[in-house]
Amino acid sequence: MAQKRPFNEGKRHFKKNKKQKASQVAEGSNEEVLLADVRRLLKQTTLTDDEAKDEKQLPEQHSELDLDIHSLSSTGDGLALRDGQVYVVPFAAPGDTITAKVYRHVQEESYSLADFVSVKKPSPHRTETPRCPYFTQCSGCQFQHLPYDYQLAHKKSIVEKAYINFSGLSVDKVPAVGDTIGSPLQYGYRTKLTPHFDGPPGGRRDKRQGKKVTWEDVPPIGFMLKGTRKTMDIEECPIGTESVQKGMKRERERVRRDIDQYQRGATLLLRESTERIKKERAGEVKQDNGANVLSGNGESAEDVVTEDVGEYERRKTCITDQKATSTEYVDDFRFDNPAGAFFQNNNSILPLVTQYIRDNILAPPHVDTNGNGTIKSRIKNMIDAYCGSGFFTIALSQTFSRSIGIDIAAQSITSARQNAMLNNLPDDSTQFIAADANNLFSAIPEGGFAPEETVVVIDPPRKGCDQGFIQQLLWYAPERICYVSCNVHTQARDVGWLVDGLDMADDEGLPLKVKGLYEIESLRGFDFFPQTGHVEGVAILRKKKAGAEVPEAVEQIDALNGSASTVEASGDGEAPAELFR
Ligand SMILES: C[S@@+](CC[C@H](N)C(=O)[O-])C[C@H]1O[C@@H](n2cnc3c(N)ncnc32)[C@H](O)[C@@H]1O
Repeated sequence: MAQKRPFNEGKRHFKKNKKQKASQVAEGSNEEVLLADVRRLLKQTTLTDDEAKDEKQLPEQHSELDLDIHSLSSTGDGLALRDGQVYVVPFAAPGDTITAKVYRHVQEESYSLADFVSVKKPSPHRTETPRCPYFTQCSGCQFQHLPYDYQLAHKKSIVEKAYINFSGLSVDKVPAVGDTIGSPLQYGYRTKLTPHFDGPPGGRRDKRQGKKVTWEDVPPIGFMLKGTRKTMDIEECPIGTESVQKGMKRERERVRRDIDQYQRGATLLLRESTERIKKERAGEVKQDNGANVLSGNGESAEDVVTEDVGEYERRKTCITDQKATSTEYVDDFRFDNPAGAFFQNNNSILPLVTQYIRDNILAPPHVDTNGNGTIKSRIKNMIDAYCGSGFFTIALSQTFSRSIGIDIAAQSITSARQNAMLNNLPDDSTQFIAADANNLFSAIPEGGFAPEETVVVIDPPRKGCDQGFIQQLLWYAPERICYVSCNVHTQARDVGWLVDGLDMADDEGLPLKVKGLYEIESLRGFDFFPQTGHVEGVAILRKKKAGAEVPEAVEQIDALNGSASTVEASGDGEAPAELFR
């Protein structure tokens, strides 16, 4: 059971910026999330006041020590508490006794970072045999030693802790978090991987001197060695789909062969692409060598992975050119994208996500109190903020009469429009606009999107939404909001604002208080990335009912004299002009 790992010599992550104080960490960053868990665990320390005052005797850097693992952090690391100091060690399980090698003390926050060395006494939870030979070295996966049910339960606790630590909401405003929805595939699910290799050590200097870069050897091609900035050589990655794994093998061989053509390090793209062919046509579209006629990518037969899905055969290949078009099918919808552009990475779970949203996005039907029968939801429209190439707009289009997708990336909007056409969605029902989400509501065409008939879907990048966007959303006041997020910590912060309001600055830098309008109907995680510490959060919010349904006012506080002036909110979604220039 004991697994030895080499000592890392590369530079460490978590290297503190000289100007950055301990308390100044990016919102929703790994470091901030870890810190919240460390502080929580430290509260359980039983040090006496005298002991706490004493200078702590911490183990020397690079020394080994044995630790009893107490719990897992939301960053996927094991946490141990010893002599008033928390030790953070990857690849551990609660209940393990492990040997770890300390490499950094963060004294001001009473925690230390350590490498995993070996298991001394295994936890009863440690029941799985990792499928990857690089597990405990590669930074990609954290949980291959833990059973899947345990991973899902842990991810539920990540969502719970995110709302406790980052939403700022009182417990009565946060509903019980639902069980995490698991991924149908727990290995072989990732449709995109991006292994990389570093340039030769003298490469930059050689280049400046106009010399051709010389490679003494082929560099390691793979992913980051855990806790360092060094790349480790990885021959295969079992979380990649079969076609991506084949592509990885091919690309590694190609780079090894052509290494002298590279002047520096590079990131390789491995993106699965699927062709769906009616079974009765499947025989026609193979060339003599087995290559696909439809894609024109010229793959050989052994590069193609075929799957039998109902009346179709699906042929999966791996694309390595960023600009080539990759195709994915989700439910019965087809999505084409430039292979290097964003698209969700785990196709197996996407139909569960879209179905969950379809089932929950509309207000549940209710019986009217006059006994006139069941009243259906009055919602007709969807606005998909941060829509990318139109995944949610298109996959949910049949639930709404009109949908509009908005994204800052013009290229994604071009793809979204093409995808709408590919899926036969008429222009008058499905539109896409290239705009910053911060100007979202001024970009919406006049008429037809009454807030009480509209839901807004939000799926922002990891950093979450800007305050300006949340302010606009509160002004617009849609009936319901579905917030999908790859970072439940920034999601919790943003949802906290939607519920309790936020204090921000207006255009002139004066303090502006915007009132919250929503209550959380449901919260749960989806396991987009099995074996890793990541969880995707889906929060459904509804507008508070009578009395608190619309914001009565937004208070604009005059910072100079401390008196508050109020700007009336119309409540019909129209923001006062002076706040939205
Ligand atoms: C996590 S992706 C979601 C994409 C899409 N919902 C999907 O599932 O494929 C986040 C998207 O937000 C977009 N984005 C980032 N900042 C934005 C902004 N300020 N306004 C509008 N879109 C933005 C990015 O271009 C990206 O497409």
